Amino acid sequence: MELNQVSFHYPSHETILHAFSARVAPGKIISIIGPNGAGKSTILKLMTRILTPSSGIITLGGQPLTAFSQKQLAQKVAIVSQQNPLYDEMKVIDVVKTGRLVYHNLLETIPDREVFKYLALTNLTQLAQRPITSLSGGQQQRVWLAAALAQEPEYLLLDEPTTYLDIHYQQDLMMILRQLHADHSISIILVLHDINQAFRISDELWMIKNGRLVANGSPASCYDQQLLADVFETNIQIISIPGYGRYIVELPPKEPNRRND
Ligand SMILES: Nc1ncnc2c1ncn2[C@@H]1O[C@H](COP(=O)(O)OP(=O)(O)OP(=O)(O)O)[C@@H](O)[C@H]1O
Repeated sequence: MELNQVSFHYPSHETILHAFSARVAPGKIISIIGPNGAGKSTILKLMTRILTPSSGIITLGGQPLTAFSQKQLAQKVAIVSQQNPLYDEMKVIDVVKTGRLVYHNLLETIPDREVFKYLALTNLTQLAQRPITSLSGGQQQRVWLAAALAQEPEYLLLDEPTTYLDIHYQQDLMMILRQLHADHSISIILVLHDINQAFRISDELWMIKNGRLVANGSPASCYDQQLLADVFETNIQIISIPGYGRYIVELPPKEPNRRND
């Protein structure tokens, strides 16, 4: 997928994304990082055609996104957003089946066995018959991931997928993503606020500020204290922990007369 000089603004609003160009090489894990309001979610919405560029073009396999029908596009690109629809009393298994609707016409005709592997992959088998509304925020997040996986996309877009997850399940999710990537060479594009997680899981980082790509490249090339401090407008230190590698630490402003230093 390629974004070529893509700009975006809402009608009668100022420009949110400025001539953004980047390429998602097949089978890569890419994280988009940057401060609140930088335009990260907007990029994901443009990549799934939820939004349309004001100028510039997005192509998939050389074809403009506009050349695909909604169903064709959904077979290639799936998104798990921050806001997901809530189907009141719908059972978890049926919500996951909604992802299969890109290959079927009716939910009722989709056999249960078609979604077993996605339930298992996201550790939801035991919860399959529960109404989705009875699940915790983190469990619901996994249901949306399972539904997106059921689309069997080539590109999986995840907007802050770890927000509701405890530390343990955050690590589980990262393992699921690595496994998907290794087994199916699926391309994964993540918006992550945890920059250490982004640096650890990604092949490539896109650093966004004020709707502009300020840096991109391998995590190794982005361990740049000054660059990170400029992007996030905060005091950043990069520390090394023997056996674990480098960690990015955001330091609060120095407190005068602080004890125990
Ligand atoms: N419907 C809308 N109408 C007008 N402006 C909008 C709308 N949705 C988002 N914006 C603005 O677009 C800009 C980019 O928003 P976006 O959600 O892409 O940022 P983000 O980098 O994902 O932020 P966050 O980290 O806070 O989720 C923000 O300034 C936001 O206020």
